[in-house]
Amino acid sequence: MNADPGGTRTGDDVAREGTTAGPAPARRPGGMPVAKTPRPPTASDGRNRQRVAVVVPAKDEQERIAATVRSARAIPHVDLVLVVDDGSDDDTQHVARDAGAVVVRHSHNRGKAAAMETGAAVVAMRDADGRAPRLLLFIDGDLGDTAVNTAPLVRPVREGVADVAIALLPKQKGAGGRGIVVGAARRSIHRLTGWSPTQPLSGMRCLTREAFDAATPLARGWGVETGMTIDLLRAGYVAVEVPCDLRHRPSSNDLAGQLHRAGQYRDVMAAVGARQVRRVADKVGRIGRSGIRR
Ligand SMILES: O=c1ccn([C@@H]2O[C@H](COP(=O)(O)OP(=O)(O)O)[C@@H](O)[C@H]2O)c(=O)[nH]1
Ligand SMILES: O=C(O)[C@@H](COP(=O)(O)O)O[C@H]1O[C@H](CO)[C@@H](O)[C@H](O)[C@H]1O
Repeated sequence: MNADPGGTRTGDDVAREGTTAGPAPARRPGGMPVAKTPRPPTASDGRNRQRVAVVVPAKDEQERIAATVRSARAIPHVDLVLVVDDGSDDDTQHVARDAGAVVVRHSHNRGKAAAMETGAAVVAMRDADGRAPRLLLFIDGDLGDTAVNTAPLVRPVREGVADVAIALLPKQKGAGGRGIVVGAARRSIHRLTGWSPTQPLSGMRCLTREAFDAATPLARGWGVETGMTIDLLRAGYVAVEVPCDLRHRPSSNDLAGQLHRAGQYRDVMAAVGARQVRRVADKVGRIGRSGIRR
């Protein structure tokens, strides 16, 4: 297993690099990694015209979604902001539409991962024939005016340095976490891939369509980020963590915050458990196949 726990500078914005559980990623002469996703053909004038779709899974975000959508529309190369209203009880869908988003809605709440899958499917329907599929930039609905600060996630993916770029958030005022879920997710990712991400639960991530497809079906609910990182690295995709100056609504230490963390822990462990079982099954399958050949 290749363990390259990062530290490599891959550009001004890129802080830490995750590599694969298999062979080390290809590198350019300067030492920068090269994404596994093939580069899309450049336009006849040689310019990179690859577009980006922002996908926002949103449940009861009417207070912040308008600011988030307006801010996301200002990210360079973004030509589609899609809000997936995940069965909100409030007016999220109308507020988002009025702010300029394309909105689709789940008739009932299906969880963040399902909203992400719906969003990616709708973007695919709107990708133009004969043009490179849009990059997918997933962001949470509660970023408000800071959503535009996810822009640095686009560059490493658009330039072919990484297949997925994950936001590193600054410390959030009022956050009540003790690092329990974060630590469990980080250790699990490390065990299964050799990489130890700084913020394994960070939901703000830009990735290629190919990488997204390789990571589906997504792990359910709050396990989605942990499962996605494991699946991508094990399939040979390159991940980087990029500092982004974002503010979101952090969970505090109250009962709601602790219940949220309990749900996160449950979903992260379910995602990891499924991947551990898969790894064992793959190993057994490989041993079985080599036995038959002999
Ligand atoms: O069932 C759900 C729960 C949450 N979300 C959205 O997923 C994102 C992340 O949720 P939240 O901010 O509550 O979680 P955190 O990132 O603080 O753990 C937000 O845009 C939510 O509106 C969703 O689409 N469906
Ligand atoms: O709910 C929280 O406070 C933590 C999870 O709880 P722990 O800090 O692991 O006890 O998760 C949040 O904070 C992380 C950053 O530390 C973010 O990456 C997560 O998206 C956010 O849910």
